[in-house]
Amino acid sequence: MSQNDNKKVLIALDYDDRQAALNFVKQLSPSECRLKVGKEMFTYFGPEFVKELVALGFDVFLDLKFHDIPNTVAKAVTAAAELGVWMVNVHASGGFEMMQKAKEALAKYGENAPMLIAVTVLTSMDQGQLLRLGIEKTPQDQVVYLAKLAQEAGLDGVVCSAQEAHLLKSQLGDSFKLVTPGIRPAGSDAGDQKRIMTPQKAVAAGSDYLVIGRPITQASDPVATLQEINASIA
Ligand SMILES: O=c1ccn([C@@H]2O[C@H](COP(=O)(O)O)[C@@H](O)[C@H]2O)c(=O)[nH]1
Repeated sequence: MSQNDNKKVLIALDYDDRQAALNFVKQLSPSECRLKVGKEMFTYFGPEFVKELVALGFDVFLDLKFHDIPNTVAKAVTAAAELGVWMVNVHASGGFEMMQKAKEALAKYGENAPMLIAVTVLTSMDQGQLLRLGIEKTPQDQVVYLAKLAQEAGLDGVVCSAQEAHLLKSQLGDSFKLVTPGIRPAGSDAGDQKRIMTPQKAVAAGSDYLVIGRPITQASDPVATLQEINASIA
């Protein structure tokens, strides 16, 4: 399994058309990016699609954000490991025991275990949305709180916004991986994302991996856009 940290871009393949996604993927090289499969493509096209990407040589982040009782989540991350994915995630708000059991379930895969990370506060959420959930902390404080819980449970990192990256690196150390969606090259549409940052600023702030979907996949030339982003953060 590749651990090449110079390959920071994880492309969010959010397509409702399997062939369109594969046509795009076939123009890419596993040496220039990793791929993320989320709820939309997994629900349409299932584990076979994930296996196809793995067979093409790509590191695949299976972004299904498991959130359930510990036993169920432990079995779900085991199923992800069986697909050969590079990274899988759970929601930190599923709790300490859930995260710990998920990590324990992957131990039997040794060095072939996927990285296990936890979602803290979705990048589409701001202070107002947290308040509506009854959470009175700022997004930043809630992210730090959940990230510390995830680290204590033995996870490899978290999903957060790049806006929290500098603080998390200073409090949790460099080896705890930060995977940051909500990446928007200057001038691109934020869409539903609230806590955003440009690729260059995200890397400077300490993001290990940049999750980028629409700014690449909906660009007029997605391959050229990926190459421009890679050049900008090299
Ligand atoms: O907090 C989170 C967690 C996951 N995501 C996912 O990342 C991509 C972002 O896509 P864009 O098109 O670049 O907005 C998408 O698949 C989300 O499900 C996130 O955005 N925020």
